[in-house]
Amino acid sequence: MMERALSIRNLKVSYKDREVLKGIDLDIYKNKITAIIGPSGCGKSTLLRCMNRMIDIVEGAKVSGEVLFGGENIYAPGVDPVKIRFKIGMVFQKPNPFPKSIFENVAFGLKINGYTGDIPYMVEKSLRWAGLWEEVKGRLKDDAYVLSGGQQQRLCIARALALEPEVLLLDEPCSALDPVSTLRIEELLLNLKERLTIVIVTHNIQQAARIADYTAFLLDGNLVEFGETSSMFTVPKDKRTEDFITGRFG
Ligand SMILES: Nc1ncnc2c1ncn2[C@@H]1O[C@H](COP(=O)(O)OP(=O)(O)OP(=O)(O)O)[C@@H](O)[C@H]1O
Repeated sequence: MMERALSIRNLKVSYKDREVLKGIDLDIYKNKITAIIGPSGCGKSTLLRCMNRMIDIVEGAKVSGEVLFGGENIYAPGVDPVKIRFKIGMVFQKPNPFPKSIFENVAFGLKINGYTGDIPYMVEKSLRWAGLWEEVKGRLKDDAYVLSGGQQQRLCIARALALEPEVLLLDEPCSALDPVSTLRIEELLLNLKERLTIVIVTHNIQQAARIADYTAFLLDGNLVEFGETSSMFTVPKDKRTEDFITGRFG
C-alpha cells in the first residue's frame, strides 16, 4: 500500500456560523503531487490551510476533525503549530518575499529556528532545489524585490525548502505568473516530488492534468471525487466532476 503523508478525517471548517468544509476525508500520498481543484469559493484554500494549521491565524475559523501527520493528529492538544509549519511548508498565490536580500530570505527560517549548521550551504542547496541558483548566485546580497515575479515565487519555494519540510503546500502559486514562469514552476515541482510531498491548489485544470498524480475535486465544501488524475480526467466517476473538467461550470 502506498504511504500517506497526511490523512484528513471528517474535517469540518466554519467561518462564524457558515460551514465551508463539510466533513472531508482525504489521503495525501507521499512523494506525489496532489492537486485540489474546484470552482471559486468551494473551500480549496481553506482545506489547504488546515493541512499545516495556517487556518489557526484566520479569525473566526472553527475546525473539527483530524489531520494525521506521521500518525499524529496535528490538532491534538499540545501540538505546536509553529513546529508543524516547519515540517509542512506553504507557498502563497502572490510571491511574498521579505524585504531583505535574496540570501537572507532563504536563511531567515533557519536563523529563527536556531539552526547551528552551515547556513550558506543550506541557502545554496535550497536555491538549487528551487531552480534559482544559477540566476542569483552572483547577487545574493541584492534585494529580493529586484527579481521577476517568477523568480520571486521560486525564492519563496527556496525559503520553504530551506527548512527541509516533508510536505509543501502551494496555493495557486502560478496565478500571478506568465506562462513561461508557470512552466518553470511546474517543472520544478515535478523534480521536487522525489524529495517531498506536494499539494497544490489550482484553478487551472490543465495545470492539474500536467503535473498532478492525484486530483481532489471539491464542490461547495464537499469532496466530490478523488483519484488518479489520469483516470479522473478521462473517465470521471461523477457527473459533476465531468461537468467541471470539461468547463461546463466554474
Ligand atoms: N476569513 C474568512 N471569513 C469568512 N469567510 C471566509 C473566509 N475565508 C474564506 N471564506 C469563505 O469560505 C468559502 C471558501 O473559501 P476558500 O477561500 O477556501 O475557497 P476557494 O475554493 O479557495 O476559493 P477561490 O478559488 O476563489 O480562492 C468562501 O465562500 C469564502 O467566501
